[in-house]
Amino acid sequence: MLLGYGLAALARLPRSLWPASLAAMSTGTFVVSQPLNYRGGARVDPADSSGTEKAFEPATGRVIATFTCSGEKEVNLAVQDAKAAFKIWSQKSGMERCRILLEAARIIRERKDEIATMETINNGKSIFEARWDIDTSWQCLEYYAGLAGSMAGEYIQLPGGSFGYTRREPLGVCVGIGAWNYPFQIACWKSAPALACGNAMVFKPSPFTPASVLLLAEIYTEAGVPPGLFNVVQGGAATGQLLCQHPDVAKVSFTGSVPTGMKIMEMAAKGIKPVTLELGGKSPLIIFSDCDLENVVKGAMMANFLTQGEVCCNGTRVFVQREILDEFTREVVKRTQKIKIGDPLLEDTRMGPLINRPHLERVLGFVKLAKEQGAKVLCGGDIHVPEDPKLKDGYYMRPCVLTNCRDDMTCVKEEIFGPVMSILPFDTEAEVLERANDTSFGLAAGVFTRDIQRAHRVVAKLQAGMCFINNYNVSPVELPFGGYKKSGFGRENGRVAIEYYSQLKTVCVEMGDVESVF
Ligand SMILES: NC(=O)c1ccc[n+]([C@@H]2O[C@H](COP(=O)([O-])OP(=O)(O)OC[C@H]3O[C@@H](n4cnc5c(N)ncnc54)[C@H](O)[C@@H]3O)[C@@H](O)[C@H]2O)c1
Ligand SMILES: O=CCc1c[nH]cn1
Repeated sequence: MLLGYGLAALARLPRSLWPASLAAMSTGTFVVSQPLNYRGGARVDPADSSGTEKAFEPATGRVIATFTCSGEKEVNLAVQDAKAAFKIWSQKSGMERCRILLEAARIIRERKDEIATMETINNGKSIFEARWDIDTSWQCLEYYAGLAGSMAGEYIQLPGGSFGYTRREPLGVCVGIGAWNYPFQIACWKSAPALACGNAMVFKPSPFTPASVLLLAEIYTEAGVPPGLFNVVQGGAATGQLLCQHPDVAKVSFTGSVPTGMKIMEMAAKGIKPVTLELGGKSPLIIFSDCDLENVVKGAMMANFLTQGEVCCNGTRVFVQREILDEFTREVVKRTQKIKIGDPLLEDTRMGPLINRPHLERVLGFVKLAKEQGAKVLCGGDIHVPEDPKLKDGYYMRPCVLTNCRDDMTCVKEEIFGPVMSILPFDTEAEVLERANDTSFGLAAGVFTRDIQRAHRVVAKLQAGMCFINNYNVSPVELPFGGYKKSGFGRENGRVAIEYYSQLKTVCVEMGDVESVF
């Protein structure tokens, strides 16, 4: 329920007919007035400060929150609260944790539109997409709730009636550090397996998107987790460092860029702490001439333009077999030009603004450099100014398709993290595989072909953690997600994530007498 209104019914009404309290969550009006830290089961003002940050509404360029970054005292308090809650939570049975996580999933489902609206206001992605993100969020909680009751060790028979067994135990206080592109979903993808395994969590969102994770914290409390089990501290690098270096933190799960990932790993190494690193990418999408062209064009758009291209696993190096290059390029440009850009809260908008002004300028800079290096802009790549005057200071650009690209160009080598697709022709399977793998990243890859043998042969040789055949950028929570090479290690989602939030204890039981050599 959102502020007492039946959301399912409300979502069917045009926003203009929503009650006044909900209209406050429309573009150009929403401000965050409550504290953005969460500790001991409630929103709190931080106990100290390591500076302040402003969060923006990318659609309008308006400030929606000015908040305090947490310093050492606040981080200590959050970790202490998490430690206390861990003592209670880790003693619960898997089935008890399952019931609470299922209840949290139910509340997220019920408040989906409110959460998606806040995500859209703070991140800029279209409301249509934000609702998908919230779906993969509650699904993640449901999935790990389902696993919580069946986490078990092994029984191993030994000689003479002796035996051993293993126990899968939680790690303790886990830290989650998130990126700004999927704020709510990232918090769920980290906290759901962590909590299912019996851990507590302190989560730090990106300072660009501080708001929506507070809804998750409140939902966990409402669902019945002990106070302090899931805490939120706000801030940037300095707060993140305090968390990573804290002696009572048992594990760090990080989503963000490769350079920050390296720093996280260094800090974790000093405390011998396990890390999960979900980092950036520059993924290849390989299109063979025997593909279904309609599906390929749809797949290439999904691989490049979701969330304004700000998606880690995007297939931005689009390798197209020469025979279909012209037809593919024509069709992809035609559809890219039709993408509706504008107010992300409108139901028919498919591309909102980028996250902030510096990032917009950075992405436009990549397009400029691509042109200087010889690429041809077939569409977009420039600022878009929506007609609605309230959007004039937003961070919009038109999605861009580049051709005449070469593998050595900056736009083909570096992660742009914006709506820029580079098309690269190829001739043979061996050639494209070598070129696709010629990168230090290894997050994702895709292949489109009707030849089933080729599809599996090619994905077996692709150096990427997440491969798609005849689709792209679908994220079922049942499937593990994570990178090869500099795109990171550890996995989120799927059964395997349990291994990254638990440790194995072996117990050896003697049923006879001790045989001693002394
Ligand atoms: N592989 C994935 O699942 C995945 C998902 C989303 C985003 N990403 C990647 O994230 C990047 C974009 O996100 P971003 O700009 O927020 O990344 P970023 O690395 O700048 O920041 C990520 C988080 O780390 C924090 N941080 C920054 N410096 C830190 C430090 N020294 N110590 C501790 N914490 C620190 C930030 O405050 C933020 O919360 C892209 O490279 C994208 O590919 C990866
Ligand atoms: O941005 C990359 C993909 C993703 C989505 N949620 C977490 N990771």
